[in-house]
Amino acid sequence: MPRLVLASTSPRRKELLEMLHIPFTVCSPQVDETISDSISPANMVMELAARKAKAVAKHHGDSCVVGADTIVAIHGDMLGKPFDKKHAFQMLQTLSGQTHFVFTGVAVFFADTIETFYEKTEVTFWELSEKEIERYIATDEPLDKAGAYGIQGWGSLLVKEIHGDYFSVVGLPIARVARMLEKIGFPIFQQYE
Ligand SMILES: Cc1cn([C@H]2C[C@H](O)[C@@H](COP(=O)(O)OP(=O)(O)OP(=O)(O)O)O2)c(=O)[nH]c1=O
Repeated sequence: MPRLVLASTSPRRKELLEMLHIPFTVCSPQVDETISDSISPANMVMELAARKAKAVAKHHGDSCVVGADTIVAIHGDMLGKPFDKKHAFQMLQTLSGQTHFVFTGVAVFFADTIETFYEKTEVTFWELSEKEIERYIATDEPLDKAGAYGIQGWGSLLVKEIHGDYFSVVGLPIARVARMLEKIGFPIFQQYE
């Protein structure tokens, strides 16, 4: 069986991939994330996931490499990670009381071919006061996360409704990743038999 490599610096993605209960290594992807503004959110996350997987595959030729990218889309805007606390405040004000979409793209590079897919999850926030936003930012949770929140942490208190894959919001739609790995020859489900 080929080796599995996660092309990511995200501790959340590592924790989620551990849910497969198969061994893997982690490698940081060095990529230029510059991308056209006019691309759709779905194509953007798949393209960036593919860049990450390919960058790591260059050094791990015989392995199967998984890359991912997550972005928040609201009213035609795309929110990545905030630059600083002021930017995080603006993002959380935009999300307050509104419904947005979290797109996560996944790319699996194996045997010189790349397969990509994306998952779209709908998330609705409670109305947030300025004080609540300030308190949340003071936790330091928002800075390394798309849309300036983490649904798996204190950010769970901001969320009124979610439709779709929770794990995709956290950074990796693990059930679909498992199915894709099965498809390309990694036995994931037979370990339960
Ligand atoms: C919306 C949301 C995002 N996030 C995180 C997932 C991703 O780690 C991050 C989005 O940034 P990404 O650029 O997708 O990923 P990353 O830079 O953290 O890691 P890498 O590129 O090395 O794989 O936001 C959460 O942890 N919880 C959430 O609720």
